[in-house]
Amino acid sequence: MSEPTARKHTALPKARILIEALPWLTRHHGKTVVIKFGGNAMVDDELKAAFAQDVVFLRHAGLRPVVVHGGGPQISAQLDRHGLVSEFKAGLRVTTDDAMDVVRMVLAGQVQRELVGLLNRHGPLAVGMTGEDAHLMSATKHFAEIDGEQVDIGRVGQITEIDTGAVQALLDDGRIPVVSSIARSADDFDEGGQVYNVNADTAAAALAVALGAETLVVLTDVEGLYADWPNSDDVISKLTASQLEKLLPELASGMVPKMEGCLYAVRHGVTTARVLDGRVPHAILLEIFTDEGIGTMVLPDGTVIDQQDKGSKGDKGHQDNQGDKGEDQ
Ligand SMILES: Nc1ncnc2c1ncn2[C@@H]1O[C@H](COP(=O)(O)OP(=O)(O)O)[C@@H](O)[C@H]1O
Ligand SMILES: CC(=O)N[C@@H](CCC(=O)OP(=O)(O)O)C(=O)O
Repeated sequence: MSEPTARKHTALPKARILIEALPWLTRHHGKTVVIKFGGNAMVDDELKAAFAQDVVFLRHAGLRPVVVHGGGPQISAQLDRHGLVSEFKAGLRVTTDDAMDVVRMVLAGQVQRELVGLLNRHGPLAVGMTGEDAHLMSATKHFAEIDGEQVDIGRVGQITEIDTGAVQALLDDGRIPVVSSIARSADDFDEGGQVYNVNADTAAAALAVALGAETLVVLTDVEGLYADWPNSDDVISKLTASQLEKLLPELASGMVPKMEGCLYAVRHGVTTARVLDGRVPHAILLEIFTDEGIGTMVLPDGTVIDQQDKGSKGDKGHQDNQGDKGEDQ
């Protein structure tokens, strides 16, 4: 007689986890979420497989996930094999014509293919594309600004236009678009039909805005935005657009395009931008479907926080940098 009772009790914690997800499922249902998977977060096969499970889970939970992937370390390794050096200026790769061929090959032919394969283990869901496909991303040449000077960094692009038609069609069809951050010049005659290397954080933010996404999630290889990097590992759990804008000049290396992208996103209609630790298995599910806020959340100015706000939980080691009470409703 005691057996059924014992079973009931052991099942309870699992049921609680599902029930905890209920308000978040309701809130995010039907919403578009753009997920940037950074090259540095793609550290091992188990994590990549867990990432794919999370994205497929989002899709089956009724969200509309779009993946934009990076691949900086993978490009650097391939350039090295070709005897080409990797040089970065203002956080962007100096991209010669020879390097551009390698960038395109690695992003579209290697990293994107691998992610599409992992997602499609779960069904015929993922479709890979680059910004070149169906005019998704048009760009013009980008010059890096260093000490007030415009510096030529080769075939690096700045997105000028996004045509979301193909991505929307895929989402409407229940697919998961997987996008490589390569763009083509808008005017083939003037610019010789160049393809450009676009930073993947910048591309993800621009796509999130163009799609009217609710959320931009950026997965990287740190816990979030550190308040005083590299001196301390206090993570800023949440901050407003204005607070982030003030911090931007102090940021370094890969965090610059990431946080600029988050700022651009929340200033142009995306409800929240989150930087998460891609080394934590299932970081996306934890962030989106549980009360356990992780990483850094950027909110638009002047929004109102409710009791469910994850950032306000003040996880150990996290620093609440929120001035006004904001929430992403
Ligand atoms: N304030 C900061 N907080 C966290 N990381 C920072 C900060 N400033 C610089 N970084 C660096 O930025 C890196 C993340 O950017 P990046 O290497 O481009 O990653 P990804 O491949 O995910 O785009 C971190 O590993 C860290 O070395
Ligand atoms: C212009 C520029 O820097 N492009 C990046 C594109 C890949 C990228 O952004 O990858 P992560 O997200 O892994 O850093 C590069 O060539 O490394």
